Amino acid sequence: MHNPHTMAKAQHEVRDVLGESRSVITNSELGELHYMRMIIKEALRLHPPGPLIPCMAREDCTVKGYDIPKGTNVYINIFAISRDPRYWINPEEFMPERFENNNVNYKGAYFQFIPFRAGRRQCPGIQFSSSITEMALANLFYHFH
Ligand code: HEM
Repeated sequence: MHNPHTMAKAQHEVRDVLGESRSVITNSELGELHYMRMIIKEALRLHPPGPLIPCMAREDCTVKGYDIPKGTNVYINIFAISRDPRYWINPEEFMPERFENNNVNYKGAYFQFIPFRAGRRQCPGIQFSSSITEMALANLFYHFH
């Protein structure tokens, strides 16, 4: 709603792909909604629901030259990572198009974008939450202005 141009583009996409006069949109029809997926990524980048992830070092270790003794509390600052100008152009701007023509996704292989964390303790709800978000948003874009 803060980005009317983005909203209009997403509405066109969902209405083009799904046609006229539909009552409900189902999960199996979401695959073609590429722009909507970019919007979801961009929202997760700027507003990660879990911005700070607390962890504790299980053993003495060194990370980027910093000695971290066993038992130290450390935080993964997902919020800061996803707005880091070293990895993102105009990081404070809402720009879903930044995900166009690249493979950057939130499945844990791109460390600049980890709203669901990465590695062994990554969120097991990724697929579930993605489906629900896509379904809700597609229905809203389709039926409302
Ligand atoms: C947009 C939606 C969601 C986001 C951004 C998200 C993000 C995360 C993050 C960052 C973690 C790691 C937390 C940590 O290490 O302390 C996590 C863990 C977890 N999430 Fe999600 N989550 C989402 C939705 C869901 C849903 C829908 C479910 C279940 C249906 C779920 C279940 C879990 C569970 C069980 C863990 C703990 C995994 C573990 O510690 O091994 N999440 N989530």
